[in-house]
Amino acid sequence: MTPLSTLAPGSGWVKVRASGKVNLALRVGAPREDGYHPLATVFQALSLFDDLGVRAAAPGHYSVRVAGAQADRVPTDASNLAVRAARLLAEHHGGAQERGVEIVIRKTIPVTGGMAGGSANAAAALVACAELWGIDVSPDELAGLGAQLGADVPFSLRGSTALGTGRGDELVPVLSRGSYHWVLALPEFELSTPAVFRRFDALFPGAPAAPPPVPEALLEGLACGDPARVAEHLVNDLQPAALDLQPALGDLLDAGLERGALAGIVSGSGPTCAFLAPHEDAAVRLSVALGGLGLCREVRRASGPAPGARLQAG
Ligand SMILES: C[C@@](CO)(OP(=O)(O)O)[C@H](O)COP(=O)(O)OP(=O)(O)OC[C@H]1O[C@@H](n2ccc(N)nc2=O)[C@H](O)[C@@H]1O
Ligand SMILES: Nc1ncnc2c1ncn2[C@@H]1O[C@H](COP(=O)(O)OP(=O)(O)O)[C@@H](O)[C@H]1O
Repeated sequence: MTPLSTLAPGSGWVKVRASGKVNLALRVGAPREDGYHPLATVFQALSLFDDLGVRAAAPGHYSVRVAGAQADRVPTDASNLAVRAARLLAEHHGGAQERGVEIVIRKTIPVTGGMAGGSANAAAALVACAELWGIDVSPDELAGLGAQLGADVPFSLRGSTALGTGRGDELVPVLSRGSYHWVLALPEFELSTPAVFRRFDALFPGAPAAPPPVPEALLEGLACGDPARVAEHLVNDLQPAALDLQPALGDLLDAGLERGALAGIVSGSGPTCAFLAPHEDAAVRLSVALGGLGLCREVRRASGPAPGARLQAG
């Protein structure tokens, strides 16, 4: 894979790394008037990273290059979330036509995978451009700008483990002890987030206005650092919708459970399936076993919680 150092060599570049995520609980209510669904969700950031570099460009010029296995699935025009993030920050600090930036992204977070890769890039671009342009921006202001770009962006800025309400963008930290070892199975096909929410609406026309609460026992399991307890209480209200759109996900989830996972869950709106293993050795064995089945494009391992978007040296 192309290293970021090839894409963003030498001095003059500011580099930021940001993590993907899994939703340990994703409870969903009926759609609001603005089309968004009220959520109660527990995010955990995972050690699956995208690296982003920025350097100054001529005023009014915003560009992005993307490298990585799925780079061709990421837009490189003004709709790229990192470009939108850079412009938004500039609009709030001096004007988009007064600043400019060249962005490079090395992606390893699956694209349209339910792991918030685009949100990670938006968060990274906010942090990187603030540093590049010498803008003193508070965490609250960054979160507010992030929420304008996508519901998951405030969490991508913050990382670790957090409870999200509202659209998933109103965050409070969650106490989490220990490390959790995940195996991520990446199917060949994609699932679009809006399409999965639409299928949720079709399947559950009587969904309550407020989302159901996240399981108290999940939060207790996290506080104790008990993967078995956490696994028992993983929940994703979007999973039936994802399975309805892609029934093959059912076979993948069964395969992981039969090969040593404590539990398996569709990550966010999918289609990535996330399996929680009891410890690292079990995760290694599970990833090898799942990889040999031919049920998915790729199998990866990651641990959580991981940090939010953060500056990298050099
Ligand atoms: C489902 C979740 C769970 O964490 O993650 P992913 O599976 O996308 O990673 C998120 O809610 C996705 O967040 P994000 O991908 O940032 O969403 P946005 O860009 O703001 O919204 C994309 C679309 O998803 C739907 N959407 C998103 C969030 C929400 N609370 N209600 C919604 O209905 C809307 O149709 C919206 O137009
Ligand atoms: N920098 C980016 N990286 C990934 N996807 C992006 C980016 N900018 C825009 N997108 C678009 O955002 C959508 C969601 O992608 P992504 O964030 O990877 O998945 P998900 O919402 O399932 O976590 C896709 O349609 C993708 O083309």
